[in-house]
Amino acid sequence: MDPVTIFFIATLMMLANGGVLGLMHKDLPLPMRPAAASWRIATLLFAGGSILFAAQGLNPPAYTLALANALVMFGFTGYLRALRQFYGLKDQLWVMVPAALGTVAVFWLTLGTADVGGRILTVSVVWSVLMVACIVVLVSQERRDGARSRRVMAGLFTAVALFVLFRAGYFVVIGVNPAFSVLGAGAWMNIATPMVAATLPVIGTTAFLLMCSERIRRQWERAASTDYLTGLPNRRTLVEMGLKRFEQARTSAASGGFGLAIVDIDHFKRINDEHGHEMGDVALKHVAGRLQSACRGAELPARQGGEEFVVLFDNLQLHDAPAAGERLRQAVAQAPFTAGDLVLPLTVSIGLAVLRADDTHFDSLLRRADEALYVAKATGRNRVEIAPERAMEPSSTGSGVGLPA
Ligand SMILES: Nc1nc2c(ncn2[C@@H]2O[C@H](COP(=O)(O)OP(=O)(O)OP(=O)(O)O)[C@@H](O)[C@H]2O)c(=O)[nH]1
Repeated sequence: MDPVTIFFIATLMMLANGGVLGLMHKDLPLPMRPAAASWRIATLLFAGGSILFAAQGLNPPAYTLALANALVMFGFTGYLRALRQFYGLKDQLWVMVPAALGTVAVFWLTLGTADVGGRILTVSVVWSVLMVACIVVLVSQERRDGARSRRVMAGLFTAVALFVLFRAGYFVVIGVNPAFSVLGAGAWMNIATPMVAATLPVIGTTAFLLMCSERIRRQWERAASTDYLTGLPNRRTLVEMGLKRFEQARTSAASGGFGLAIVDIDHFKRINDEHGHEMGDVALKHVAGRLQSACRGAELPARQGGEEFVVLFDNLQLHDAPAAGERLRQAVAQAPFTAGDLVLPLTVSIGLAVLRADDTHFDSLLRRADEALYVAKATGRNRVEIAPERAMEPSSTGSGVGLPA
C-alpha cells in the first residue's frame, strides 16, 4: 500500500472515530463532556493533518505541508488537554506552547529555509514533549485510578513516543535528502509513520471511551455502596460486609471474634428543630468524621440511616467491648460540633453486641445491639451498653457516664 492510500484510509478511520465520540457526547455524564469534546477536536485536527499529507501528491502550495504538521501538533495538544480535563487538572496555557512554537518553526523551516531535516526534528521534538506530558498525566493517576483502560492509554502513548524517537534517530543517522517527501513510496518509514500516528486517533479514541465507561461504572458502584451525605459506606455495604465478617467469624477457628456497635446521636431532632435541617446534615457529617477517625485497622463505620451509624469490629472479644465502645463515644463527646459561632456539644448512645454461639444470623447480632442501644438511651444517653453475654441475662456491663437525658 502506498502512503497516499494509507493517509487516506487513516483519515477516514479518524473521522469515523471522532464521529462516534460526537454521537456519544450527550450520553456521557456532564463532567466528562469537556474532555470528550477536546478529544474529538484533537481527532479532527489529526484527520485534517492526515488529509493534507495525503494531498501532497497533488502538489498543493508549500504552506499546506507546514499546515498539516501544525494540525497534527495541535492534535497532540488536544489529547493532552483532554487527558488533563478528564482527571480534573486545571487548564494551563503552557499546554499550547510546544505546538505554537513548533508551528512557527515548521512554517519557517518549510517556507523560509526549506530545511527538511530541521522540520522533521522540530516535529519529533514537539510530538515527544506532548506525548511525554500525556504519559506523565496518565501515570500520575495510578494511585487514584487503577483502571486498565488508563494503562492501555499510557501504553499506547509510550509506543507512539518510542516510534517517534526512533524515527527522529533514523533520519539523523541516514540523513535527509532535500528532495524528501512524506509520500516517498520507496521509504518504509514513510509507510510506517501514518500507520503509527493513526493509532492515537483510532485505537486511542476507543481507549478514551473505555476510560469514560470504566469511570462511569466505578461512580455507579461507589454511589450504590456509599452514603451520599457522609461518604461512609451505606446500609447496603454494611449488610454485605457484616454478613461476610459474621460468616468468617462463625466458621473460622482462627477468628478472633466479631462484634458491632450501633451508634445513635442523642437528641438529634433538637438540632434540626433549633438550627435547621441543613445544619443537621452538617452535624451528621461531623459525627461520621469523628467515628471514622476513631476506627482502627479493619473496623468499618457505616451509616445505617437517619442519625444512626453502625461500626463493625474485627477480632472483638466481650472483655474488650466496653473499651471499644468508649473509644467511639469519647471521639464524638470530646469534639463539639462547631459551625461559625455555633458550638454544639454532641453525644451518642451506643449499643454493642459481640458474637455469641447462639447468634445464627447477622440480624440477631444487630437486634441484640439495638436492644442494648435502647437500654443506653433509656438509662441516660451518652453511654455505652454491651449486650448480655448469655440470652436472658440482664445487662450489667454498661459503661455509661450517666449524663442526664
Ligand atoms: N438533618 C437531617 N436529619 C435527619 C436525617 N435523617 C434523619 N434525621 C432526623 O433525625 C431526627 C431523629 O429524631 P429521633 O428519632 O426523635 O431521635 P433523637 O432526637 O435523636 O432522640 P434520641 O435518639 O431519643 O436521643 C429526626 O428529626 C429526623 O428528621 C438526615 O439525613 N438529615
